[in-house]
Amino acid sequence: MTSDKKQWDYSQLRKYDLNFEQIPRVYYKDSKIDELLALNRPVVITGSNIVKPACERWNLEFLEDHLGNSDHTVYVSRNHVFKYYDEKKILSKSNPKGVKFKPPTRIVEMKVYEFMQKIRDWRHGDDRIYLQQSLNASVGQAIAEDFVRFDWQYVNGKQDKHNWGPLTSNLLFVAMEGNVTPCHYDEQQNFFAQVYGYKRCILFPPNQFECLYPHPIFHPHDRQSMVDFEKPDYNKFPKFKQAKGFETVLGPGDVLYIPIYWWHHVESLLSGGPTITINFWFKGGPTNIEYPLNDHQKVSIMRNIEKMLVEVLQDPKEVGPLLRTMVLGRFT
Ligand SMILES: CCC[C@@H](CC(=O)O)C(=O)C(=O)O
Ligand SMILES: [Zn+2]
Repeated sequence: MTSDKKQWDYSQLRKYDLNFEQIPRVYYKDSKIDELLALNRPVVITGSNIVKPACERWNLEFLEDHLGNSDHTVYVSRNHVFKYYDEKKILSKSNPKGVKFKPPTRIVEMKVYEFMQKIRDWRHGDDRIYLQQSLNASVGQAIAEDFVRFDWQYVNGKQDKHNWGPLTSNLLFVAMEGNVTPCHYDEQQNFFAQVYGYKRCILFPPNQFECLYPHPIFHPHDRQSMVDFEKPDYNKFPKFKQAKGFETVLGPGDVLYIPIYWWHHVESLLSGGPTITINFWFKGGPTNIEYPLNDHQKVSIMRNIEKMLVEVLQDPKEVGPLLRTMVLGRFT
């Protein structure tokens, strides 16, 4: 569990031209947790036993010994950025509606000992790697035993109380220090549980959609921000200047609630060593329509309109002109 004494310093955080408020840290038994979950507001849940069995003994050696001998999904990047892309949206013979696109990372299936060896042998300038693998039946017995002993009563209690949908997956993340997952949103509720090492998370609410400029839906980088936080292009993305973020640094035992549709950027601290995280992704629950609609419902509506327009116009380049014709001077 994170002790009160800070185990990191600000020199380990990458510098961005952004201001941040702190995400509240609340003890897991405090009723404030449910107040924030009910409002779809982020909160760091502290002192819980959600992944305590993992915090007690998972490190890279333990994972090497017990993650099992099946292949694991590892992303490889020429730099420290691991920007997600949907392979199904890349132009191919089987997908003529796809987009011409050069993937920024490649996916390699490798055994856990290969992954760990590459981590140990890594030298400055080498490709970086990031293991991102669903925790499934292929894991070794020790991992399975720990997984069963997570505080599922607490997790399922929150899922039920806040009408989340079914748990879709628990992904295991093993990152190198300095790895970055750039800003994006997911259409799932997320308990993001830090097991080993320290991760900095920067979040933005769904209503900052216009400051974060997501790629078009048909693009492989759908749901990912087009803004490069390290070198923002303020000519192309002028409203990024107005983005107001929330941030926190997670240590072992901390669980960050990342609300559905909230933007998040995640980095393993510089010179902080490797990190291990487990997420709990839940489908969003049934949304009762109450007016005024909340922000993430509006994002969902925008997504549906964009999908329909691309479908019906066929040419994505016609979406902008049609929307401008429809809106300018009439709804603005
Ligand atoms: C592929 C997902 C990566 C993860 C962030 C990170 O730990 O690098 C995240 O974005 C999430 O759990 O939603
Ligand atoms: Zn995410």
